[in-house]
Amino acid sequence: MRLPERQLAVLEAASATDERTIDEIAAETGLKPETVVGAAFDLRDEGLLVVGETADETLDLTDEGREYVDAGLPETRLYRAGLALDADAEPVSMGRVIGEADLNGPEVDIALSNFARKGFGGIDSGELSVDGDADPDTDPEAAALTALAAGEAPDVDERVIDQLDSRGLVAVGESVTRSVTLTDAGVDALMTGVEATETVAQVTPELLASGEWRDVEFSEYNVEADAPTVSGGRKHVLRRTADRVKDVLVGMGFQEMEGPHADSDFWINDCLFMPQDHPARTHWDRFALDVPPMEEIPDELIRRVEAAHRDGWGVDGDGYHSPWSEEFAREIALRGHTTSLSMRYLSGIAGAELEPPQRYFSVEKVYRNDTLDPTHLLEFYQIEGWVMAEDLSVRDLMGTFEEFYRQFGITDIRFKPHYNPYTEPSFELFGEHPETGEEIEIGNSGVFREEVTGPLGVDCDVMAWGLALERLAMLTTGAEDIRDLHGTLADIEFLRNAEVSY
Ligand SMILES: N[C@@H](Cc1ccccc1)C(=O)O
Repeated sequence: MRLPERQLAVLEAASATDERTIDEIAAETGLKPETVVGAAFDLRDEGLLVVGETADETLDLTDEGREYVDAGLPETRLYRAGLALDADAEPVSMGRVIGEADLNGPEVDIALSNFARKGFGGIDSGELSVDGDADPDTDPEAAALTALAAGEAPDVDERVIDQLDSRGLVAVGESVTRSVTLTDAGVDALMTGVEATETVAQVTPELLASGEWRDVEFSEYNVEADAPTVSGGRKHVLRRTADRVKDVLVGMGFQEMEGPHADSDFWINDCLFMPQDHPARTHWDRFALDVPPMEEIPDELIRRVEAAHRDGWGVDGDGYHSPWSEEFAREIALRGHTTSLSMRYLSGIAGAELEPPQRYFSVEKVYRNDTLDPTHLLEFYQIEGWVMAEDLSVRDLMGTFEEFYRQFGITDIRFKPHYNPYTEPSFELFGEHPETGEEIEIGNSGVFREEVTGPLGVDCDVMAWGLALERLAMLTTGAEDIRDLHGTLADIEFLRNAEVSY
């Protein structure tokens, strides 16, 4: 029998004992483990040996875990510092203990939560007391880290490992060990003698030129060999959705707007007839920036907007009669919506004075101090748009949305009457999530009030909207949690495979 050199080496090494691991054979033959695996599979196909697999859990320290092996767990350092300051006799101010323990940045929160969890003591009204009887020296989490650092298997409960895993201090993985055993045919082959043939893995110009290729034996491709998964680069789901949105809107005759992410409250809110004491304008919702106020706002425009707020504009209303401060209007914040861009364009300061009909849009980032949940992010993209024309009605608004969403295969948009200080009438838009069947809010819209258009010098109708790009992506990809799409919790697998359907 003839076998390629490598296979023969592996077969011989495997004959030494009943069962040998790939690593043992690799060490003995000097071949790379992946070469041994390849040869082993070839020999298996020839019926000369069998390949077995066992999976084992692996446990490794993370960088953070390794750091605490030397420095001590943050909660233990907090405990020791508390003890040093006599906090078992009388509570001590938290600031002092944290300083004494030399805890910085995220370590502080880590220390506090684990300190309480491990019963090291209590925290009350900014003061820390330690339980003198607690004993961090017997802490199984610390013991497990020390054992791992010494290359030993930790002798602790599975729950301790889970805890360390969820704290990010250890990484739990899996390693597969392959081993081989000769079959009877394999043993027979070795007994009757096997000769090595030289195999060639790659055709070279020399082999071709000399004609030698005719006589050599080529090694076979092993399509079962382990190989790393290669994921090609691809455009992010949101970017693809945004590009598609732009194409659709340009196709519907819209032009693109651009403008600053950090803008004055004047453009973000005052132009929109948002009263200065509106809850959305407080620090709860707004990311204020500590930078000098905006100087370059046309003075005449400021006076007109102020007049609308104080006394009203047009026939219907008579303003808010509440305080209005120019200083506040000039303050800078991250925009909570891109309607600030619509205001800039409608006022004419972003370009030429506009004559109807006009259509504008943007697909840009906005910032809100919201609470993160499956449908809310602190930063997201808004599809802003407006149409300026002589006579607009609610039908035009609904028709535009129906035409827009139809291009994404969404044909069941619902409208719900709504209130915005700047539009009348106003409508929220809802769409049905393809996976959960839930109605999710996808946008907000309306026809600008005279108090908005009047001061900007626009004397025809303007209908406008802000739609959430992420929500549209949820409807087109079936993503159930917006946090899968972007941000620190993004689901990379989902992003690699998701199809943007339309
Ligand atoms: N600015 C609104 C959207 C909107 C824009 C224009 C008109 C009406 C509504 C929002 O962020 O929800």
